[in-house]
Amino acid sequence: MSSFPRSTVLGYPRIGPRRELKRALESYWDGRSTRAELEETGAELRERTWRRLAELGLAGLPSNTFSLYDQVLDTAVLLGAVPRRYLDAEDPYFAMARGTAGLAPLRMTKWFDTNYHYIVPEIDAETVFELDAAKPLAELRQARELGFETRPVVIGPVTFLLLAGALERLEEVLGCYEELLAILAAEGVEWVQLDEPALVADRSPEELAAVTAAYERLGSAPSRPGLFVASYFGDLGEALPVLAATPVEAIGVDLVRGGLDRLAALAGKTVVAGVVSGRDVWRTAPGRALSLLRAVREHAADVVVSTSCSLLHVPYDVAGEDGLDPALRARLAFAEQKVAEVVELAHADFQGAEAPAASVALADPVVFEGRGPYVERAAAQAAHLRLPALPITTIGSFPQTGELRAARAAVVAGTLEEAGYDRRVEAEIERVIRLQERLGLDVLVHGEPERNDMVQYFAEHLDGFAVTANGWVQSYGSRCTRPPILHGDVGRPAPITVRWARHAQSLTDKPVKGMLTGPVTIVAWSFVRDDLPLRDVVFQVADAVRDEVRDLEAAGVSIIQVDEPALRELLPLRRASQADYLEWAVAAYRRATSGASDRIQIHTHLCYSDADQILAAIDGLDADVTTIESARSGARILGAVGSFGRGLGPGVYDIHSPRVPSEAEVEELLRETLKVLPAGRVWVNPDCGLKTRTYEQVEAALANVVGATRRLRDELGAM
Ligand code: MET
Ligand SMILES: [Zn+2]
Repeated sequence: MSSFPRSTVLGYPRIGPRRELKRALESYWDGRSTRAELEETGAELRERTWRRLAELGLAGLPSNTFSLYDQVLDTAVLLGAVPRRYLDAEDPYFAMARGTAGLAPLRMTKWFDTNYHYIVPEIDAETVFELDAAKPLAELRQARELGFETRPVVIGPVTFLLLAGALERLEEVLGCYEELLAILAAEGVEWVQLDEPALVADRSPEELAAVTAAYERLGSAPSRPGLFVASYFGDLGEALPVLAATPVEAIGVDLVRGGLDRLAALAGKTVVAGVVSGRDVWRTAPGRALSLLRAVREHAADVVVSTSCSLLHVPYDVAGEDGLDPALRARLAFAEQKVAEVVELAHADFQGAEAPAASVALADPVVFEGRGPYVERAAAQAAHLRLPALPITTIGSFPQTGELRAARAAVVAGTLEEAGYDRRVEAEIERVIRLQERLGLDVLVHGEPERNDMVQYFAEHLDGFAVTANGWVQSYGSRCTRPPILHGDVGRPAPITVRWARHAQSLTDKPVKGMLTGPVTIVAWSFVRDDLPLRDVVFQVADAVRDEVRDLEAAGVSIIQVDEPALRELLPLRRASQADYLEWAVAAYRRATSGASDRIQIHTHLCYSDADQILAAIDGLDADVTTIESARSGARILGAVGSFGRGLGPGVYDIHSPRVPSEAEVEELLRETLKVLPAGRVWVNPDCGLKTRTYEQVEAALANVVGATRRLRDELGAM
C-alpha cells in the first residue's frame, strides 16, 4: 500500500453551506419532491465538498462521510441491521430515522459529549448481519468520476456494537467488515478509515479484548486496503497500546483533548495527528500544534496532519460573517479555515495566529450559601404561594407560531419596528396566560414567545457573546443549531427577561414563573473561549444569571425556574473526571440561584432520559422543584427518584410526539408517581417545553392533564 497522504480531515459538514440538505430533506418528507431529487442534492453537496477540499490543498480526501440522516444509521444499513418491521415501509431508511404513521422511529441519543444526535441501532435475536456496501461504493465511484481518490470512512465494529449494546455479536459483524475490505481492495482503494471514538471512554478488559480480536482479524484479512483506525473526543488511554499491538497501519489520535503519554507505543505506525480542533471555532495556535507534531515525529514511523475529529461539529465558513467584530473574526476558524490550517501545518512554514492573551477575570469559585434549609424554605413558600396539592405547571415555552418567527425575521430585515414586535410578543403572552387560566393550571408561564432559542436569546443580551449569521451546525437529521460564540468576559449589562415576566404577572392573580437558562446549559450550547478553564467560564455566566434572578425577585416574581437540560451532556467521558465536573457544575448552579430569598421558589428543569445517572447531582442543585422527562422514557426514572428530597415533577406528557395522551394515561402515570413519592412533593407537568407542538395538541393534552390531576386530588382529599 502507498503511504498515507500528508494531510487530511476525519470528516466534513454535510448539511450544505446554505443548509441545502435540510431544505431537500424537508421537501422530500413533505412530498414536494422525489427521492431522486433528494439524492441529486446529496451528490451535488459531495461534489462541492471534494472540490473545495482539493482546492484548499488537502491531500487525503474522505468519502462516505456524507449522510442523508446519520452516519450510525448508515452503518446499520451497511451491516444489514435493519429491524424487520421497517422493511415494508415506503422508505425504510427514513422510517427508522423518523417513524411513520404506524411505526415509532428508532431511539435517538447524543453522540458522545457533542450536541449531535445519532440513531441507536437496534440489534436483537432477529438481526441477521449482511453487508450492503452500496453507499460507500457509490460515493467512492462518484468521487473517482470527478477525478478524486478518496478514503472511505465507516464506523468501526467495536464502537458500532457498543452503541447498540451488542458487543457479543462481534464475530458476525467482523465477517461483514472483512467482506467490505475485500470489496474496497478490489476497487483499488488504498486506505479505509474505521472510526472508533468509543475507545476514548473507560473500557473494561473484555471490551479491550474485543478491540484486539477485531483488529487482529481485520488486520490479517487476505485482501484489504491499509487500515486507519480513528479515535477522537479524548485520549485513547489504555486502548492505545492495545490497538497499537494489532496489525492496523495507521492510528488517529486526538491531540487537542488527549495527551502524549503513551505515544511511544506507536513506533512503526502511521500516526494521524489530530492537532486542529474539530470541536471549537478558534484558529489553531501554531506553537502548540507544531510542538505536538514534533513530539509525535519522535515516536511514529510517519505523521499525518489532521483534525482532532470530524469537522461535522463546526460551521462551514467564517467568510460572510460580516456582522462580527473584525477583531473576533480574525480569531475564528470554521471548517474551511481549519482545512487550510491542516494544509499549512503539513508544510513546515505554518504561521497561524497566536491567541490573544487571556483577559483573566477569574470568578471566585466559592458557592454562595444564601438560602436556608429546604424544609424552612418549603414552609415559607407554601404560606406565600398557597398552591393546591399536585400543582400543575408547564416547562416554559408554548407553541412558537409562524407569525412570531416571521415578525422576528422582519425586525432583522428592518421592515418591522422593535415597538411593533414587542406589542406582538405581549399579545402572545396574554393569549398564553388566558389559555392557562382557562385550562386551570396552577403555576403559569409566559410562554417564551420572545425567544428564538433558549440559549441564543440570552447570548444576544449578555456581554462576551457573539451570534453568527450562518454558523449552522447539524444537530440531527435536518435540524441545525447556530451556537453562539462565547469569546470574552461575560457580563449582564441590563435586565433581560424582567419586562416580559412583569407583563405576564400583571395579567393574572396566579403565580407566573420567571424563566431562565442555567449557566451550564448556556455554555454547553455555545462555542466557548479556550483560554480559561471551562469552570471559570461557567461561573462567569452563573454570575450573570444571578443578577437576573435578583432582578426578577425585585420585580415581584415569586417562582423562578432556571433550566439545566445540558447538565448531563457536559459530563466527562472518563469516570475519573466526572466527580470534579459535577462538583463545579452544581456549585455554578447554586451560585446562580442562591441569591433568591427563601420565600422564592426555585424550579429547575432537565430533560433526556438518562438523568438517573446524575440524580445525586440533580438533588445537589438544591432547587425547590425539579421537573424532569419521564413520560417519553416509559417512566423509567421513577425507579430512581424515591430518595429525592425536594419537589419533583416527572413528566406526564411526552411532548416529542404529536400524540395527545388520554386522561387515563396521565392518571396512570400520576398513580405510578404517587407510589414512589409523597403526594406533598409531587408536581404535575409535561416532559419538556411545548414550543414544537401546535396549540391544538397542547390544549387537548393539557386539558387531559388537568382532568386526571383533579380526579387524584379528590381522592387524596378523601383520604
Ligand atoms: C430543552 S429544555 C427547554 C426548557 C424551556 N424552558 C422550554 O420550555 O422550552
Ligand atoms: Zn426540556
